[in-house]
Amino acid sequence: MQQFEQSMYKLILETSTNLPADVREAIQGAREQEDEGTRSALSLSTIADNILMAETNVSPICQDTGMPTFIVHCPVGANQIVMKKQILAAVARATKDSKLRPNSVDSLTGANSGDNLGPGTPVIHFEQWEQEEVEVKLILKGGGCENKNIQYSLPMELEGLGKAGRDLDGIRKCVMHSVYQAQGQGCSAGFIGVGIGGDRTTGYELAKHQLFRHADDTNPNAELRKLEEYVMEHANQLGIGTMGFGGQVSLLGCKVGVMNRLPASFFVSVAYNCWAFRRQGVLLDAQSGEIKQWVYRTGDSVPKPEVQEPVAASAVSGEPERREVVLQTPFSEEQIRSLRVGDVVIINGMMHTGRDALHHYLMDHDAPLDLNGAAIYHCGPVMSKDDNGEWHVRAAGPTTSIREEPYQGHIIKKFGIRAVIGKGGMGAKTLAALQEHGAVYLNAIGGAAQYYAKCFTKVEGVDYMEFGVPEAMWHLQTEGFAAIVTMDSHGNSLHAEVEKDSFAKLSQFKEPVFI
Ligand SMILES: O=C(O)C[C@H](O)C(=O)O
Ligand code: SF4
Repeated sequence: MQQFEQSMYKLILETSTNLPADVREAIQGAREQEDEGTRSALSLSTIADNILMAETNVSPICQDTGMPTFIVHCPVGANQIVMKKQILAAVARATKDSKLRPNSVDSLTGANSGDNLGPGTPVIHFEQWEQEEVEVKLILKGGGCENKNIQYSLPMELEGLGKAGRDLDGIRKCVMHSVYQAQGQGCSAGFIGVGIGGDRTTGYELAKHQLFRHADDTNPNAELRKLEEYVMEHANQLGIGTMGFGGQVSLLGCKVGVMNRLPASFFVSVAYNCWAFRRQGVLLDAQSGEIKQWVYRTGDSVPKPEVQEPVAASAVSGEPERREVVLQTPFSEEQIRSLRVGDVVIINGMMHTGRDALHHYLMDHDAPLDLNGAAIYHCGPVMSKDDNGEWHVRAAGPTTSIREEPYQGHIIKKFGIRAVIGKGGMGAKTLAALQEHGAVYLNAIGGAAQYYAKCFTKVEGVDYMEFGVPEAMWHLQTEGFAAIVTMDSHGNSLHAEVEKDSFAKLSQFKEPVFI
């Protein structure tokens, strides 16, 4: 197995930087369904551009490496102890090379291990099989979409859908609800893996395993096939769209598996995966560890899609005319109050990153610099340092903003912040603070980490490195950073609107279908 470690390194690199063909085709299919010029269509164009950039730059598609999860099938006699050591070594090397973000955090102290190794990370499952080769599959499933996983215990009452019983129709309701509750926060349009049965642990495991199925396969179980088809057709009528901007496509794939359960329990577990559905696998020679074959068609095997100018200003039926506003930081209250939901803002100047640790810290500490009129970017980037000690941004898409809801309003007012940039939107408390203080929430395209990294022309400095790379406060010179106003200073929130509309649509699926 001399080549096993190198093969694992290649697998990690491919998974992190080159989205497989079936996923690309699903995204391309969504682009064809969205009306040209809408927010969702433009966002999908940015996503397509980002996928190509990641492939060309051999850099992470999304900055969030997620929880690297390896599933290994090996013949009897294969040395699992050696394989595990080599997988860990390959993970550490890929992290050092900025192909993975350091993502393993001590749950009690918050300390980042720096190399993606630590108790419970990465996840490695071994299973023996009767074939001669070794197969290793890897999924990099990000934290934002992981937070949107959901487990139902039947029978139960579901908001909008009424009673869900212990039958196929009850399962149908759970799956429809799972797409609704994710809204745009898991970087829709997503893929879902559904596990019916098992216990709380194995139900989720079964759900995650469904994500390893090929996007274009057909379920051998006729009942489940019917359910998958139903969900694909109807979940896309919820109108959530790309990033929760509203649109025709909210779901890119649905795979359902079933296992036995206990008489007393009936779980339906849903694993939600963002569009940045990074999973790949290799078949290896069991003697040398050399790669013989990729498990999923590689991304470069599909024709390159046409990429439109992502923020092209255009009037679209159903959406008010889009304004494009170029702004230089720091922003004035007047500039910000003139913005309305739907405007596209192009930012130049200094931007500061800040996410969970920083927001918590700033509640009762001073900021290291003047934030009056500033733009705060909810982002945990992938960074690298060159031989001269200079930092560079390698991947830098937004993180889910709602986690900062308990802090954001206070911090906006305390420091005079005028723009908060993130994804998925924020709640009523932040909306009130935007209105009171004169600030705005800008939604960037989740997962478009290469697209945004290109906008950061220089790293001016960093504070709080002790929080770890993703949580530190990076000060970044910015050029041409485009995002959409989804919450303005006049009390309008696109997120609240889409949630309300999609809830009304969800309620239309209340009547039994599978009886
Ligand atoms: O941790 C991140 O960078 C992003 C996360 O995956 C998210 O979707 O919020
Ligand atoms: S930021 Fe979005 S695309 Fe990236 S891992 Fe999180 S949910 Fe996925």
